[in-house]
Amino acid sequence: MHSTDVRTLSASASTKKNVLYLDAYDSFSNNVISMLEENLDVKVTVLTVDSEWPNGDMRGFLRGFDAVVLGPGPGHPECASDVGIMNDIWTLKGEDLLPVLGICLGFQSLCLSEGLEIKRLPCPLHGQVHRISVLDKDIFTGIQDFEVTLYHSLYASTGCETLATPEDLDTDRFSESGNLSFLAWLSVKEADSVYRRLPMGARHKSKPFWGFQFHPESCKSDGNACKALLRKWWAASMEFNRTSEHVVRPLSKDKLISTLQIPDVQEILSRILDQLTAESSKTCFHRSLPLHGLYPENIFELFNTPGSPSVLFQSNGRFSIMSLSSPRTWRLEYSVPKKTFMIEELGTITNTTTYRDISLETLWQVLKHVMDIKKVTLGKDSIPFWGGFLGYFSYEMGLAGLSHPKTSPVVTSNAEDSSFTQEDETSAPDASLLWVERSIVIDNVLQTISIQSTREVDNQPGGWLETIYQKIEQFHSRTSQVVEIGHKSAALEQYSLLTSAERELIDQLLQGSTVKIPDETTYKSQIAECQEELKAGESYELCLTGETTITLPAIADARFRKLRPWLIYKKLKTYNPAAFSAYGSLGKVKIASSSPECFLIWDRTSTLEMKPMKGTVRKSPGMTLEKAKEILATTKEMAENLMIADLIRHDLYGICGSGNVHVEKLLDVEDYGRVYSMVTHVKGIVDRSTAKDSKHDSMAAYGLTTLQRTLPPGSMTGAPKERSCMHLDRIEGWKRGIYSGVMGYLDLGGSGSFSVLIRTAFSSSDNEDAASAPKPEVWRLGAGGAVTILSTPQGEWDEMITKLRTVVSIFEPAK
Ligand SMILES: C=C(O[C@@H]1C=C(C(=O)O)C=C[C@H]1O)C(=O)O
Ligand SMILES: NC(=O)CC[C@H](N)C(=O)O
Repeated sequence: MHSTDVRTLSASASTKKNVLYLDAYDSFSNNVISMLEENLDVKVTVLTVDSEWPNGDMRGFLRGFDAVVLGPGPGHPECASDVGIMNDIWTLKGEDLLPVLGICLGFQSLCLSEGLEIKRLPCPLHGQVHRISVLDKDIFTGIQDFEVTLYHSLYASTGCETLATPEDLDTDRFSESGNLSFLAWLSVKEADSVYRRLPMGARHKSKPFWGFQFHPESCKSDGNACKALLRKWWAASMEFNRTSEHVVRPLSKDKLISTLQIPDVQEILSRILDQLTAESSKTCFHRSLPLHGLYPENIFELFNTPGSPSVLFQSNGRFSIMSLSSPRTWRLEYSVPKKTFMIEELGTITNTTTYRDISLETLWQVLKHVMDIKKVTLGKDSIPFWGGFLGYFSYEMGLAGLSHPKTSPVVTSNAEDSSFTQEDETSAPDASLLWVERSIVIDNVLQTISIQSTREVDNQPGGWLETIYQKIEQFHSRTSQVVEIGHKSAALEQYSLLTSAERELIDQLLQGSTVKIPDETTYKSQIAECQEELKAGESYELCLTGETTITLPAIADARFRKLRPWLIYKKLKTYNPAAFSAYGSLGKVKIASSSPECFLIWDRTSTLEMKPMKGTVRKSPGMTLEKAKEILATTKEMAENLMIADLIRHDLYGICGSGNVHVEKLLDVEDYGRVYSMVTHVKGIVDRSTAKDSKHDSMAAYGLTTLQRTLPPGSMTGAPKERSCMHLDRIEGWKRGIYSGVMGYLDLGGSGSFSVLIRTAFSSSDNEDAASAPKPEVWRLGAGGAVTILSTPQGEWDEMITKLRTVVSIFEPAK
């Protein structure tokens, strides 16, 4: 059992009515809460289903509320740990009775408590939109049949649900069972002349209990009908309270606020603030010049020696952001299994300090403090990065931040062997960030180069900014001189992304590499395992992935060994350009990424944006955007994306609060180079005036809190996120590491941008140990896709291979 942790989504306390929401760890809970707060004049208080009743006194606690909503969730209503304290609600009687609305799992729990059998559907309905038939009764009075989104594998059996003709469905012949009256139905055709009639809405005949099997909060449910229905439920509930003995006495606020443990971050913070970042000022000094057709990579090569700690990150197809070293450059790493926080100073002598037994919460607190205290207030407005951190967070970092990291009841069988706890020498750190005071940002749209530094001395006449400016100008004039004296093609060749000499070199350096892709039979059996969990109601969608390893030959010459990862990146960028191409060299980790997927972008004032991608079509010969749209307009593909769209809305509502999240684009098909993908675009606005923790009300802190609460990316897990992660961890049995994590920047001006690390290869082979002979270098890359109940083993295998091919082909020498 969890100790009581009560939270609220809306920040404003007032005379509003109070609703208690019992959260069964669904990834749509915040959507339900926002729907309640946006449409009824209520304030919602949340209690997770595995909580104890505050002070062990349910009756006393419930007296503080006008109504209770039991949310949706994974699992089965018969499983005590899935529904937890929902079960207690059905024991209420007499003056303790208060209005209750059960949604999906909550509805099934109501039906179960009234003696109905909960059965499995022959084919679960996840993310599917259907029109339900409603009776003109009770809270459905005056409401016409309407479309709703469904997310269920189980249903409440009325004992007479199989029918021969659909006509039977429209009668209200079967509208009662024991104490329940059924108010809405869905007929699903199962075979010729076999229809199943599923109850979609019910109310208790003598108690103020209602329930919906559908999800009124989904962005594809008929919003107007669902709002009208909700208001009718609320009116009926208030009428009940007016005439009943249930007296609401609002709880004192103090009782609700659990104490936040502030970890001891002082030692690490003073090291960072007093020493490592002491020379970074509040201004980002800059110089700009035109790009003149150069590639960002050409400029990166001018200032970064191969293998030195550096990052090049292209954000959203527009800005290429690169780190440049400075006298006080340093970087940090955090390891989840080891609980270590490492700081490495990168001056002339590398100096490393490791802090042990550091919690994940401490890492986030340190980052928020550093970003706040070192905030930069002046810089070139059009440039989204003025300095700060560049780097990544792993998938396991996200797993460790979930509510039940590895101790969830669903993974008791092999929790100890969970891949999440494994650690070996090829493991990459879970967070790796490079502190960047000096940077170059290229605006690929305006075709400008901005040289930037937060170090005041760099701005002096003849200082670093001028020196770099001149070097780029000289580089420009070298390029254009060659062009003028008539060797145009040679010049362009020299400064193209991958020169022919480099092409030859990388081919040589890749000779003899071996590739090990996932085993087809195993992968297909994993798809079947995923579908078993979907049928059991444990998940609505599982993003299954497999690992491919590429072993590259050992290279004796250190120069070439250090150059190879960069050439791999350049080759990847050449053949697979993507909106979030990225290169990273951070300690032993090298990353070459061609991610098309935006995870999270936030600006310096108030906007957070997420763009989950789901649904992929290969650009085979003859494939067009129009055809891809047709292919992706199927129930299967739209359901896949919709589930993640609703999950992302929930994630953003958790940060922005009710009324502040909007779907800008739903299920849009776009061109992503080698594939067409379906994307959804969700925006949230934060209201900084209501920040609960006034110490951290900056956009940087909001962005970091959003990362902290929304990792790992929902598009890489499935929904509900937490339960899906637990099953994937068991089924996949490998540590995803950097794949499925996120990469990007934390800007000292307040903004941030992170991509989802897909179509990405990385290596954490430590190859720089001078004492030992050079070893082969292992690169890892993952690929996968969302498994739903409508997936086929062959279809999913093909999709995984299509995605894998976009990156693995880079490692194959030309001949
Ligand atoms: C799992 C991958 O991609 C994820 C799954 C997608 C899908 O199921 O269509 C699309 C983009 C990503 O969110 C991958 O590329 O390896
Ligand atoms: N969305 C839900 O609440 C799902 C309830 C239950 N786990 C089912 O699959 O039927």
